[in-house]
Amino acid sequence: MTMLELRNLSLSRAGVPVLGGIDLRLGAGEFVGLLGPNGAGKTTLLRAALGLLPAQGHSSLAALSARERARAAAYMPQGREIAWPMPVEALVALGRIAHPHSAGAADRAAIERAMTALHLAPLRHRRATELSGGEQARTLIARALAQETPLLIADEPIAGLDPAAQIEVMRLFGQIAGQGRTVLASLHDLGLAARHCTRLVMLHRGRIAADGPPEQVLTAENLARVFGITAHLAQGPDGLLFQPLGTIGHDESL
Ligand SMILES: Nc1ncnc2c1ncn2[C@@H]1O[C@H](COP(=O)(O)OP(=O)(O)OP(=O)(O)O)[C@@H](O)[C@H]1O
Repeated sequence: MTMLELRNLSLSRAGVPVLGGIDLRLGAGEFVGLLGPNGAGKTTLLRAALGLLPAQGHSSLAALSARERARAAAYMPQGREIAWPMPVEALVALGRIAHPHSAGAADRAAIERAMTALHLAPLRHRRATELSGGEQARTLIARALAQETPLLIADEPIAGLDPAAQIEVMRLFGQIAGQGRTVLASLHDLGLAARHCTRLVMLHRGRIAADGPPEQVLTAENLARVFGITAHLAQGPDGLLFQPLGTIGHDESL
């Protein structure tokens, strides 16, 4: 079952090509890590896929009405600003807004499941604006989870989380994929991506440079060409192990 299909998606900003000819098909049960250096186009790709940025080409999500899209995909944006001083519980409940009976028993259960998964129960009555950065991030992940959509799109969801919370969120996304749903998350932590994602998509200057299982994408050659780094790569008991070692000069001809 296809959860997201992008065909020849291209986009320019201020006259400069930012995405070029993106073809991507995500199936059920995949936890896809979207990788790439700063400015590679990760946020642009996620927003164009959601129809939040006009682009050329086709996105199966952008073609839906706003309501259909909110039932098909949840989105955790990169920006973490929380504008209203509402209680954590009320903010998580906003994830249910596209559901027809957004204050019913099923909605309450979904909100509780999401809050439990992100360990937010002790914070439920706190004002979201008064939380730490990591607590706010967990609240926004919970809001997206509460939407209980087949597809979850998250832009750098683990940035700013402590190591335990990072591992827990990656495990949670893996479990969601294990239930037959799909997660697409942009990530800068290549080690956690290698360990937890079922598939990696590496962007380089707005194009897909590599797409496949972690060991096929995180190769010494791709890491040098796209990220300008050397790394130690090894097969561990639970998947690929990655440790960055150093930087190498970017060769524009590569
Ligand atoms: N509003 C805009 N106007 C012009 N250029 C933009 C605009 N937004 C983004 N860009 C450019 O598009 C390119 C891709 O940006 P994008 O935010 O998608 O990268 P990213 O891979 O998410 O980076 P990061 O890892 O730093 O978050 C960058 O070169 C950026 O400067």
